[in-house]
Amino acid sequence: MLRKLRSHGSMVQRVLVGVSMTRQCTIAAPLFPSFSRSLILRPPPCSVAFATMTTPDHRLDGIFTQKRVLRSKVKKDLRSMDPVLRSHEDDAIQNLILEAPWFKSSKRLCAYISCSALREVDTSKVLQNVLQNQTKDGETDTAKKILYVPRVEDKNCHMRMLNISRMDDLIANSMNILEPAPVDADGNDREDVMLADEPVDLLLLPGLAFDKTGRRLGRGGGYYDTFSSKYQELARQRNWKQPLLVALSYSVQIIEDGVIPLTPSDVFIDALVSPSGFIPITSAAQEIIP
Ligand SMILES: Nc1nc2c(c(=O)[nH]1)N(C=O)[C@@H](CNc1ccc(C(=O)N[C@@H](CCC(=O)O)C(=O)O)cc1)CN2
Ligand SMILES: Nc1ncnc2c1ncn2[C@@H]1O[C@H](COP(=O)(O)OP(=O)(O)OP(=O)(O)O)[C@@H](O)[C@H]1O
Repeated sequence: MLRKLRSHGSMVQRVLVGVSMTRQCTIAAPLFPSFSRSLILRPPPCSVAFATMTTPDHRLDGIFTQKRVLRSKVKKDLRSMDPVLRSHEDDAIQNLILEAPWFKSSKRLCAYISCSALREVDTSKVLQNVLQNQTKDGETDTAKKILYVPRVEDKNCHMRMLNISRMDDLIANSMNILEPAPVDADGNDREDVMLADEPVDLLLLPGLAFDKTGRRLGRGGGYYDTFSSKYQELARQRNWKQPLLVALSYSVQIIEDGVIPLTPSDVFIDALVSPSGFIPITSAAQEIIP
């Protein structure tokens, strides 16, 4: 399998801190806006974007600009979505997940804690289902799932996935997203999925836009691409089965194939869950359909 490549030397970025009335958001943004034409990249057959070490800065700047434009459009579409429809879609997506054999059989998973202010597909029912049978001290029996959720560590794309056993383990961060403290109530370090002895089999991912070839547009922080890529590399090194990357998407977030701009660090998803059903993309996802 191809490894994700990134031309570190050609990437320049700065961090902007955006403050709104209700919450503070810290996002990374390109230093130099550019107007160059996009690169046309073919969708790859696996979860990693093809890239070259030689993508010139001016071309990357142009693609990042296109990503920003698309993010603004999708955010607008999400804001104008009828709340009743959104609630129906939240239920439909979560019910599909809860009934899916690939979810039922999952033993260890990473999932995001949805933020309604960001208009993300709700994960509360799914998380409740995962956590409901866990004992107070986090002990689990073989039928129960181990859950890891994101914690942003710095503004440089660094996010860890830490083990939690109760929703009470979460506190709101500066972006008003719930996340775990690094230590639990007893002062013990929470398990970081990158240091765990056993693999996760499933990643439930958020995002702003998706297509049916596996492209995913995130919020621009690079957190999920960086984490997914590192985890895939860890799984390769340990000869573990790769986790299934499944993104959750409202109908308005699925856009025409090939329109989402691609940059070298983008990681492709294996499947989508939308209100109309499970959409397998890679052979790994095809194989888990009964
Ligand atoms: N629920 C959830 N948790 C997550 C993520 C996510 O996308 N969703 N992340 C995934 O990376 C990481 C956090 N990254 C984030 C990046 C941007 C924003 C955010 O609020 N962005 C605003 C724009 C802010 C601005 O423009 O000033 C937005 O998208 O509207 C939030 C989280 C880790 N945890
Ligand atoms: N013009 C630019 N040149 C170089 N790097 C940039 C540029 N614009 C953004 N970046 C950085 O590239 C990284 C990935 O951005 P990208 O737009 O691919 O994120 P994303 O896929 O939306 O995010 P996530 O992985 O969190 O879902 C971020 O760290 C971002 O700061």
